[in-house]
Amino acid sequence: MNTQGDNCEPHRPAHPGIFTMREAGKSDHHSAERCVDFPVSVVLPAGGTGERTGLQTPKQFCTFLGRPLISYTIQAFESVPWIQSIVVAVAKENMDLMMDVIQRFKHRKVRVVPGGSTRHRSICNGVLALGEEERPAVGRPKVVIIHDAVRPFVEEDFLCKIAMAAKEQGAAGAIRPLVSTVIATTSEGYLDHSLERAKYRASEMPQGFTYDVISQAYQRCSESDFEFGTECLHLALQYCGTNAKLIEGPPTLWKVTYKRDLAAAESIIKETLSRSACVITGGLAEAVNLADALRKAVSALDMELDVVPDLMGDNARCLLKEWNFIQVSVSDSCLSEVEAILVALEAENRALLHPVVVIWVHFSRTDELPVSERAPTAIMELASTAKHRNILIYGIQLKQSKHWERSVSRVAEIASALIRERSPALVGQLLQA
Ligand SMILES: Nc1ccn([C@@H]2O[C@H](COP(=O)(O)OP(=O)(O)OP(=O)(O)O)[C@@H](O)[C@H]2O)c(=O)n1
Ligand SMILES: O=C(CO)[C@H](O)[C@H](O)COP(=O)(O)O
Repeated sequence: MNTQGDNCEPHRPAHPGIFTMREAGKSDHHSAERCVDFPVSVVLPAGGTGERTGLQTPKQFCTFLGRPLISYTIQAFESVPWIQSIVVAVAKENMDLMMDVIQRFKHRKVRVVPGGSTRHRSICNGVLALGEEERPAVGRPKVVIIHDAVRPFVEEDFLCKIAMAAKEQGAAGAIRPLVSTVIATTSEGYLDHSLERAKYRASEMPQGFTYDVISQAYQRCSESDFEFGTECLHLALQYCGTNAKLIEGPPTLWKVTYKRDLAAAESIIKETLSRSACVITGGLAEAVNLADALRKAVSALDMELDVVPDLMGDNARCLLKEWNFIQVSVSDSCLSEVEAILVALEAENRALLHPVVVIWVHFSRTDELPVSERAPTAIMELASTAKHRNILIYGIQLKQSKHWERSVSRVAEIASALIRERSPALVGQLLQA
């Protein structure tokens, strides 16, 4: 990430933008596909300057793990099959930056329109663009989902609920319980009155509207709404008489607003990428034993390992769902096994959206040299090349000894730390367990 800050919420994240539930193999995807059988498009307002972060770069373009925040949000929507198109409203001065993001991360469903001087004006531009869709395959949507570009953790299931409720009610929005009590102040800065917290909710995003409701609301609303308004649901109520259905969403819908939120978002993304790894053993008994011991050791670190002899046949599924690979090599084996993983990852274009970690664990018997003399240089060279392709290679050496259990748990701790941190600075290092 290109900024500093403290972490917050240790919440298990929602993850679109990280990987889809379908990829993870535990999708409710088909039921969502069945329930949303009408055209849905999305408007992402991304035209703000992010003044409250205090940074030069607008927060939607701040990068984590080499990828801007807005790309995570776009990916969250793009991976939902029933979403037909996404309009992103971007300030004119950031148009080129946005086009570059679309190209680099191969976003397919996105169209960019100019943002406005306020959030409502940016959203309005997006809604208008949906009415002027030129691509014949993409008709006017039945439902429009509006979502801040700076809320990257939104899941398909929740989008489905919003889209369905919007179709039925005309409008729907995410809410959360209030964290603090809301009070009204006098102009002199004294307490006027406080609201009964249990009666109120924080309005979050996403929100959904039928196209007719949201386009009419924007046609009818006043200059003052455009200038000072903060709530699309309110426009639907005031100008179309539509009472929105409110649905409680998960805490991860929170909006990146301050600098510390950028650090929190990065930590959520890293945490999500670090839940599991695939261990490749080559099938050798010693490597398999070590992999099994590692599997036990990392489970205490809240990580799961899938142990496979190779990445062929059925095992190739690991290439499609895993972000972390551990190659266990025994004795005199060299880095060719790691090279083979790189080739397979490249063939799948796996590292396009997130850096993939590959750890070479080299095990040597008591009577052998730890690794060949050339190994430290070889791994550094391989890692430097792979880094340009968004693959982070690290090495760990392990020697058979009477302290075997202690060494195995050291390997587990180092591997888990490397996977969680994904530090580009440590690539190519051959660490001792
Ligand atoms: N003229 C504007 C202002 C805001 N937004 C977008 O509305 C979302 C939520 O707004 P907010 O968090 O207030 O973003 P900023 O206005 O950028 O932040 P700040 O108020 O700190 O300047 C963001 O995705 C932001 O880019 C927009 O599209 N056009
Ligand atoms: O939650 C929202 C609407 O319900 C918006 O995200 C919020 O209004 C954005 O406002 P601001 O620009 O003041 O952060």
